[in-house]
Amino acid sequence: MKRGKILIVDDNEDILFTLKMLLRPLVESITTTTDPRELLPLISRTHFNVILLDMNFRRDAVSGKEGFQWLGEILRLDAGAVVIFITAYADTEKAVQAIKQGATDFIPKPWQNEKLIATVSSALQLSFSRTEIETLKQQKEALKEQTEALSLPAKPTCVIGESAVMQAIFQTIKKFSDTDANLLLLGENGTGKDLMARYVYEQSPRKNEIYVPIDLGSIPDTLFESELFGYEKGAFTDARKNKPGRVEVASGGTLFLNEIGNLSLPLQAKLLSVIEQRKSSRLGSTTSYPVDVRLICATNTDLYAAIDNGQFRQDLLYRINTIEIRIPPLRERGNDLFLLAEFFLQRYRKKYKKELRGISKEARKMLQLYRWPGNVRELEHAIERAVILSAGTMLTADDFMLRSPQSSNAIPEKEKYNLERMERETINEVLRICGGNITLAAEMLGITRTSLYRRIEKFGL
Ligand SMILES: Nc1ncnc2c1ncn2[C@@H]1O[C@H](COP(=O)(O)OP(=O)(O)OP(=O)(O)O)[C@@H](O)[C@H]1O
Repeated sequence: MKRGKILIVDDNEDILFTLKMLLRPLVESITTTTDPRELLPLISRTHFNVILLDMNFRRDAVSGKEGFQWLGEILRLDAGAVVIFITAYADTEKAVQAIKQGATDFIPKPWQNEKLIATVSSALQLSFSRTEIETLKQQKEALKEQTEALSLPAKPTCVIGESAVMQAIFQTIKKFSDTDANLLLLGENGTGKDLMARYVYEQSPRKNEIYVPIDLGSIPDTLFESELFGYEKGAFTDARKNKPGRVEVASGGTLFLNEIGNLSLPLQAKLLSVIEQRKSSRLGSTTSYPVDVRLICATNTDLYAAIDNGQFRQDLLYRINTIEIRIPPLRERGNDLFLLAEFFLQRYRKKYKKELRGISKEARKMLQLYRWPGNVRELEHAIERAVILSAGTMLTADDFMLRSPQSSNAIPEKEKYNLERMERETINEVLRICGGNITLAAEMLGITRTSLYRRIEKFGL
């Protein structure tokens, strides 16, 4: 596959024509001009991998001064430009001087075709390597940002959960931990999808490679495409330099796409083709780069309903959900509520230097009855606030400022009366109230123990 763009600047039309014919098989495109004043506008719009530049433009000029001046201008605009000088007056002195000033190589006129092709080919390779280095630098930057954000030295991600549903999730993760299978995490806001994605990555064969998270919910629609796939200089008004996309930066590693439900249909089509063909290209370029990423996606939207409404592509869903895990809301995790509450209490007791021993019985009851629409995130904030407000040695019900039961009922209108959801939640709540006693719970629900067991299994409670 032909890659790269060449720009040739020479005042002789015949030379331009011959070079174009000779070099055409090597690259994706060749631009030519006889006027060196067009050089700068051209390179500020497009990234050329190699620039072939005549040394003398004015008739009878032999000093090469003009060439050196243009070389300086080019390098000022793009320090990584790969420039090869062409001149009819080949002498080693000028060649050495050109290279000292930043040119990559030197072609004397008349040239030998094979030699010319070899010189241009290795200049192209040099340009590709510089692009790769640029991508690696960006990867390093991304890693640095993450390291700082997490104030590493990083501890392994700790996902708390001893309930049967969470244990079943850990089992599933263990089963596919030595594969690269794409994973889809579903769950309400704050259930821990982000945390789980990182946990899965840390267990995966790619744990020593880069992890690139991208929150599609926080990027304006107009920037999705350039963020994900990158762009070449000149692809749009603000594209002043080449920029690799997150997909490219994540190559070799793991890409976490949070809020995948926010992706527009045209971008879903593009992502699908990237996954299927395992290659992508930056905006403004037809050159593709190989894509080797393990994809983890997450969303709180019901993708199946979105497919029915024509808002999400079914074929994309089947590509991203090789493994699908639904992270249950906190209210369905039984005693995990208290494990998490203790965990956050430890964290914030230390942070705010409070002599707190635990959570009072009455406060625990209140936490248990609350629906936690914001899930673990809401619990974490509630504990932090309570720690700050507390005056005694135990967190009391008064230290918590939970939302009223009405406002905590964050079930969307269309799901409110869904029988299956109501059944699952009722069973879950009764089990909690009965402290897991099946006989008592079956009695309260008015069903037999066997049918309660059947439902527990069905709902994974
Ligand atoms: N099982 C868990 N153990 C410990 N901490 C947890 C657990 N689940 C969630 N958290 C913490 O709760 C907070 C919210 O979790 P996270 O951001 O992963 O949720 P999310 O589902 O990705 O949310 P959103 O849908 O809003 O993106 C984070 O601070 C996370 O560390």
